[in-house]
Amino acid sequence: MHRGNMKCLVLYESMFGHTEAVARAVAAGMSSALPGGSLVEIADVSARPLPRGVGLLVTGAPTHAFGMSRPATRADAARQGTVRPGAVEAGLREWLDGLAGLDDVAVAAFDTRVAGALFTGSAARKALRSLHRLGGEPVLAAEGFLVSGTRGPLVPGELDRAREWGARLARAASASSAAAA
Ligand SMILES: Cc1cc2nc3c(=O)[nH]c(=O)nc-3n(C[C@H](O)[C@H](O)[C@H](O)COP(=O)(O)O)c2cc1C
Repeated sequence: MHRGNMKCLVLYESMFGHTEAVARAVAAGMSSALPGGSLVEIADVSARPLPRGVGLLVTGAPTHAFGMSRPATRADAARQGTVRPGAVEAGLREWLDGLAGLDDVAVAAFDTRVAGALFTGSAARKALRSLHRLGGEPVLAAEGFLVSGTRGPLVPGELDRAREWGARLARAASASSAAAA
């Protein structure tokens, strides 16, 4: 496989906007570290099916009930505060369920979760498992970014950490494509 000039997609789900903010920081970090000619797109999980030609797919989602959201947990979020338009209707779990396969696609996943909780669970670990099962090749371990409560805000420093993670991810994906080329 060759991923010299990679087409990348950061696909996110977000109720209150924090996972979206992390997704934008991850995408910025990726853009800063990818070879020229690469393309980093960012899309909401409600937007569309997987576009053709994506070499690196990164998913981001809020952790709900220790894993990926379900319609009931998204409805619960909407009862707790103002959520983004369309957020209740579409989730990463359903988006992944609709995917046919991911052969020859590098994959990674991040989530947001609550800081300081004894046991948070991880939407990203579950998502990465699904991505792998679909044939994707994980580039890095699942990563979590912290919010200080259900409705946020993000813990200070997490957007910087997200940018760094995005850059690390891009370097790892480029290196694995170079090794495979
Ligand atoms: C119904 C519901 C269930 C949640 N369950 C968990 C959980 O199991 N573990 C956790 O760390 N955070 C949990 N949270 C907090 C979310 O992770 C937090 O709202 C999210 O990271 C905020 O990101 P967003 O603004 O992109 O939605 C839950 C939130 C809601 C609304």
